[in-house]
Amino acid sequence: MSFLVITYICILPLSQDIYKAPDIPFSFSCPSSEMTIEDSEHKASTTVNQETDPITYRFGSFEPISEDSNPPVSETLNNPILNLVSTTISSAYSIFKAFLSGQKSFYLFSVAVVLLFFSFFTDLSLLLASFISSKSKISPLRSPSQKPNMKSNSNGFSIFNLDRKDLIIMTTMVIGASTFIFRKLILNNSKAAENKTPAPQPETELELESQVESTPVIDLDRSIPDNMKLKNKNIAIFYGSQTGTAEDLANRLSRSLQNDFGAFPFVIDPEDFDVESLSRIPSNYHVILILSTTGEGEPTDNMLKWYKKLIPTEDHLNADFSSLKLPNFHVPEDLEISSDYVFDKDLPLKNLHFSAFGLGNTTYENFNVHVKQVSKRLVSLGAQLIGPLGLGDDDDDVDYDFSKWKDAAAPLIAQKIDSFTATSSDKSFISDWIVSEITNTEEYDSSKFNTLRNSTTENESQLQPSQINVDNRNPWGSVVCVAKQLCHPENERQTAHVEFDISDSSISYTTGDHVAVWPINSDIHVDALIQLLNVNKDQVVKAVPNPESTNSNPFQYSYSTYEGILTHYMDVTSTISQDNLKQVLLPNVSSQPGQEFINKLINDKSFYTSNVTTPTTTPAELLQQLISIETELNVPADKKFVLSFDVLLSLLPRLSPRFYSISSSSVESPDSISTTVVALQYKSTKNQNRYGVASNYLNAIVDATTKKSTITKETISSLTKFDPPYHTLEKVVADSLFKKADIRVPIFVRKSAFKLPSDPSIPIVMVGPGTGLAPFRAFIRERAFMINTNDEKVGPTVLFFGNRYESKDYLYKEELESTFETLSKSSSESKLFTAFSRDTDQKVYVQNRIMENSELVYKLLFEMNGYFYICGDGSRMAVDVAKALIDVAKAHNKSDSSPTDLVESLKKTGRYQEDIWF
Ligand SMILES: Cc1cc2nc3c(=O)[nH]c(=O)nc-3n(C[C@H](O)[C@H](O)[C@H](O)COP(=O)(O)O)c2cc1C
Repeated sequence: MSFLVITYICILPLSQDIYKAPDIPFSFSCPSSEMTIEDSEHKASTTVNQETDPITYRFGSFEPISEDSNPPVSETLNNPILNLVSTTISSAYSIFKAFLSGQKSFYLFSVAVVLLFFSFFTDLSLLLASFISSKSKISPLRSPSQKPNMKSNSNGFSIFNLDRKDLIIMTTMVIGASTFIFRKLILNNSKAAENKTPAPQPETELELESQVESTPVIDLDRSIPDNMKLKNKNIAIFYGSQTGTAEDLANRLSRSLQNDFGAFPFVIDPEDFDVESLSRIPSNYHVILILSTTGEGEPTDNMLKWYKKLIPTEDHLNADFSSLKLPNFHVPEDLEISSDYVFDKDLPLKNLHFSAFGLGNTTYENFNVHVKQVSKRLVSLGAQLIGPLGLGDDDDDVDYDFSKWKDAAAPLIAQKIDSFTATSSDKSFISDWIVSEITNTEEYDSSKFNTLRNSTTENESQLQPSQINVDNRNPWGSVVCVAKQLCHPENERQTAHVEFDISDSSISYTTGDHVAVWPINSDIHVDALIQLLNVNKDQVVKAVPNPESTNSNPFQYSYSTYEGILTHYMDVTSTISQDNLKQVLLPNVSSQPGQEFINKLINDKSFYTSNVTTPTTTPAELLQQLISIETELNVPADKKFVLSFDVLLSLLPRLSPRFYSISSSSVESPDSISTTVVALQYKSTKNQNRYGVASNYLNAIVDATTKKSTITKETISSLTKFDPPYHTLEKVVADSLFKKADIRVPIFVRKSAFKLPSDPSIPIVMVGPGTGLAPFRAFIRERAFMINTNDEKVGPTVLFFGNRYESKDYLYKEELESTFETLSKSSSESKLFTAFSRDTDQKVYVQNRIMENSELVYKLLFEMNGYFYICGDGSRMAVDVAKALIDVAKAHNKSDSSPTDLVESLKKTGRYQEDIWF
């Protein structure tokens, strides 16, 4: 009895600290001293220490590995009461463990707690009864010598001679055991009820994953050599791409290797293949990596899994490869690809031959580190790098860097795979898509039109929205719940505040993250191409990947319309590359003047630059130039260039998402994500208007929703094009207005390392002019929310914001000022400083305001160990602000360190964070 009481008292306090692992011993087999698991509900990473939290988790699950993970129960517990006690403990523990594994299955835990309380108080009352009955010589408990019989006992509570306490304990036990057995079902339901089922999200933090598999299981669909063999390919080109550039280069390289060298390449996404299968690639095959660096020297989302397996440490840029755990490389027993294959377990990639080109930007501190690290790691595992390691610089001319690298590497690659140089007759054009017009409308499912999701809708239709996985390949069509203009209508640049509802999706985010937004193209560009194609834009077409093509697939669904494909999937504004002019357009131009024009663009760099790059000539404009030349020079009709849809699809890269800093706080607004986006527009060197695709789309949504109530079907056609004339209102409101649906925009969240200090009392200094304000709006709202709701002690919070005119583009003016009123209640040093550059004769910028308030900045950063944040333009603003900070240190330095060292120490300790763009 007292054991029961003690047990209950021991178990109950656990409920007050629900995130602590139980102190009950488990089997443990984590190979490293620390492993990181992801809190699947909050997406925050939690470090589990081997010594303190000895639990082994299976990959992707929160179940301890041990089959029998109940606490050990002694074999000698034959006494029925003790058995009941032990079973009760294990049931209680099972419930508790199910609770832990489900994160917040509050209902489940409540059941356990109520039952335990009930049981505990019953015990107490029985004790009391025992005490009373001892007076009258009647024991409420059976004596050990009593034999169970089938009749009712004296108090009538049990047919097995059990008393009321036994019944309660047994009920607890049965409920506990059933809960444990059916825990998955229960947890799934409770998560669905919470409307937030955690679905796998793209992981962007470099967390160390534990690798518990001991024998590699080869999944042939995900094995690189098996796919190469099956598809008759000898070069696998992988791309690590965040915004599509690397993917485009990979496609261009592939065409060139096929056309110019007679090779058999194919372009593939590392996400679809297992890095462990690299060890089974024989030396007569070749691997090419085209990898961009993103974030602060990080891999792109689609390279993350490979990277975490190749370099499994958080300090990945300074990793000592010799001490790293190896991926579970496949052993090539069953592979009959090459007879000269020798497997060396110390150098598992000895047979692998690869080439690599990186995309980066020299203005970033970690220039091209991703491709450098991956290449070094592969070499450390025995792989051989063929040709130079190419390093493209986005700040200069990536295309030039790429073609220089290609000229050096491609012949070596061709030689290695025993390829031959193709003759001109081999250089035929192979389209990426086979397109056919569909007349029988019953053949297609219109619900699949214009969706960017890759997952099969059949499976997804069984799921709740909150259970559907969202990632970079499967964005979520979120409803726009708020859209408003932040600037004065007369301001030359419009800035939109657009909020996306994520309440019924599996998306979650933390303050400081980025959101990827898929725009739709303006019908100005789409219409121009439709005219060149000379087709009915609403014609339903079927586009299936050409099995002969070497390129990656831009979209999943085969049915759409001409307009649908060009609006939602293809990049119709970026300039056509010289590679594509050569590989795609030239083979389809038969007139001599046409060929001369294209050849000049291909071979004369300055002609290409002045005609295409500098004026940012759109594909439609360039194709129109070609047609005009042919018309002017009287090319006969049968020789004239006719644009076909499959040629066009092969010429254009796919439409990529744009990333924006999230301007809402996840603590304050977990169910919505907001963005703050300035509409990008400029004049080309040929004086044409140019508009940023996504930023103008989001601004058009604001305009559309503002005017929505006054738009009718009759008036919509009379509405002129949106000013700036980019997206038409028809396009944006059409769905919402006529199909009575909301405006939905495909999005997904990318985690970022740009984060507030976990302790809100730590001072922060933020510099965010223009839309660089976005993440800081989230930061200050979160801190003010903490004061308002929890009365938390929030430290000094300083923001430097700037724009052009106070009267026209002071973004979130009232909101910022009232938020700072709240912040200053907690700290009198919390201040908002503004700089409006065009309001005064002499221009004032944020760096001037920093210098004017240098004493405060110095105190918060260098005396109170605060955090410093910059967000916005990286090419000039971030550089000037960095210089200003050194000047601040110079002006007030009381320490022995130099001003530069002081700023460096901020960087080294993670207290200098940048979220910048170029
Ligand atoms: C948010 C962001 C972060 C970046 N971080 C780095 C970096 O740390 N180092 C680097 O060399 N380049 C960096 N870059 C530059 C990209 O690598 C470069 O723009 C590249 O062309 C993008 O290729 P993608 O379109 O295939 O993703 C960054 C670009 C962006 C947009």
